[in-house]
Amino acid sequence: MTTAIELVRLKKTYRAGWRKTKVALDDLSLSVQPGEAFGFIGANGAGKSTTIKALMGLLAPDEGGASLFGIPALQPRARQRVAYVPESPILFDQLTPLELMDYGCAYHGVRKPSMREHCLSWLARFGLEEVANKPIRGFSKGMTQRAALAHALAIEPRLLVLDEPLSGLDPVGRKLVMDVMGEFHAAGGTLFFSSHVLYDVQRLADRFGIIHQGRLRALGNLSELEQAPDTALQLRIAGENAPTQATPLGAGEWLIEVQQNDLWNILDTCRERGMRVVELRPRLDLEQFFNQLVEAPIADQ
Ligand SMILES: Nc1ncnc2c1ncn2[C@@H]1O[C@H](COP(=O)(O)OP(=O)(O)OP(=O)(O)O)[C@@H](O)[C@H]1O
Repeated sequence: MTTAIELVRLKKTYRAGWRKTKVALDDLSLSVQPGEAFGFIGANGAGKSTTIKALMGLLAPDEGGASLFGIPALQPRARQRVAYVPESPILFDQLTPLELMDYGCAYHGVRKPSMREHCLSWLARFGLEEVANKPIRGFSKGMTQRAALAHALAIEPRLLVLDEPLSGLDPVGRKLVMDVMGEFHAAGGTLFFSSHVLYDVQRLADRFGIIHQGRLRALGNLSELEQAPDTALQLRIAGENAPTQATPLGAGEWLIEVQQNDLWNILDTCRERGMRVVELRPRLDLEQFFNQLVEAPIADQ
C-alpha cells in the first residue's frame, strides 16, 4: 500500500541574522499510512510548521524529500485532494466563502448534483451559513479559521493536514473542530495534525510523533502507551471515608493515582471503607513521556 505521507531525512536550516543559522529540521524521517490519525507534537519552535510546509510542498528542504501518496510533495499533483489549514489561514479575502469553496472544489475535481448545497452544508456545519455570500475580508480571525476548515472539508480530501487546529478556539469551537476531525478520521480519512497540547493528541490520534529541536525524538502508538505495564491508573471513587492518599475532586468524589501492581490492595481498602468506584482508567502519560524526552540530552545519531 502506498503511504499517505513519507518524509525522508529532511534537513532545513534557516538564516538567522548575520553569519548565524538555525537548524529547524535535522534528519527527520516519518511515514503515515492511509486512514491513520497522526498527532505531531512539539514545543514552540520545535520544527512542526517547517515539517508541515515541506510536506505541503511550500518549502524545499535543503536535503531529503517529502511525498504524498507516492508523489513528490513539490509536484502540484501531489496535493490533489489534500487539504491544508495553517495555524493562521490567509484566504483570498475579496472572495466570499461560497466563491472560494466553489473554486476549491472545481480545482480538486469534486462534483455534486448541487455544488452550492454541498458548500452550504459545510458552511452551516461551521456556523457560517449567514455569511456565505459576504466577503471574507470582513471576517474575524475565528470566522476566517472556520471558513478555511469548511473549505478544506468541502474538497473531500483524502488527507487533511492541520497545523495547530485547536489553538485559539473557544470551548465551543474546540468541540466542533474535534468532532469534525473525529468524523473525518472515522470515515477513513487520513489526518495529520500538529499540536503542543498533548490532551488534543490523546483524544484524536492513533499514533504520535514527538519533534524536539528539529529531530524526531519518539514515534508511538497511543494504545501501546496506555497498555505499558508501568502505566499508572486513575481511580475515581465516591464516599465519606476516602483513603488518605486520595485527592478530593469535589462533590464527594476523590481521585487516587495507583500503579497496576497496587490496584487490588487499594480496591480492597476502598471496599472496607465503604467507598464506591466511579471510574477506573489508565493515566495516559503522554505529557510525562514528552517531558522526560525533551529534558533528556539529545544523543548523537
Ligand atoms: N523563515 C524563518 N527564518 C528563520 N528562522 C525560522 C523561520 N521559520 C522558522 N524558523 C525557526 O526555525 C525553528 C522551527 O520553527 P517552526 O515554525 O517550524 O516551529 P514550530 O514547532 O512550528 O513552532 P510553533 O509551535 O511556535 O509554531 C524555530 O527556531 C524558528 O524560530
